[in-house]
Amino acid sequence: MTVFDELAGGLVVSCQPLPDDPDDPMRDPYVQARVAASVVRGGAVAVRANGIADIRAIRAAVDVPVIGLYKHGVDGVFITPTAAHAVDVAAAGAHIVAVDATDRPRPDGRAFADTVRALREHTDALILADVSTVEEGVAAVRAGADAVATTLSGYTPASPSTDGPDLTLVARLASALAVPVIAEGRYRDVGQIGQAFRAGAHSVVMGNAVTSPLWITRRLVPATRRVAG
Ligand SMILES: CC(=O)N[C@H](C=O)[C@@H](O)[C@H](O)[C@H](O)COP(=O)(O)O
Repeated sequence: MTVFDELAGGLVVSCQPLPDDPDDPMRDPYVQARVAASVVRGGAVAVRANGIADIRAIRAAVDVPVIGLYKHGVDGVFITPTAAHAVDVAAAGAHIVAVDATDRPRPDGRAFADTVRALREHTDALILADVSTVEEGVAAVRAGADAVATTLSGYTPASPSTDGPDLTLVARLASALAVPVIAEGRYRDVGQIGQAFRAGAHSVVMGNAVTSPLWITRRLVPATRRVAG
């Protein structure tokens, strides 16, 4: 029995401000903690959160597992890019640490396996490998990841760029691996959640479609007669 068993068959909600808008008014640990409490009240089995302050605030506000990450920079490997970031995320209270496990150079020149080693040595946290291809998922599990997520499909040169989620990657990872496969990235509706579970997902993560009024409104406004400038 691991923390991942608590996520089985459930919806995980990613409670993060919009990464590409530094002025997102939701960029506030208190606000993100209230959002997290709301989604848990609605039935979310876990929460995904970025940054030390948000992880701490959310840990204090909810009693479900927290998947923590540390976004550093915007290009290349930016999700928990180094072992030091990963250990800080665990120290902030994350039960699971999400780490970029793509096949791209990391800012400190080290390997994903070094982050796995550091987390095992210094923390009890489980390790979620954020990947963009099947090959990366297989390599991440060989390096010691406890689970993999499709988070980075669509955001690396090696993966297809699509409007919707990468359900093919969910299916391919689920048949290649014995660890939980988490479906994440551009899930927007109930139908896509069902498709992910049928493809073999252990759980599904939804982010902006649930937790970002800014993102949701920006999608709706172009359909109105008075388009905001
Ligand atoms: C690529 C990247 O940086 N993904 C991040 C991962 O933590 C977040 O910015 C995403 O918003 C979230 O994971 C899921 O959100 P959505 O369900 O809106 O795709």
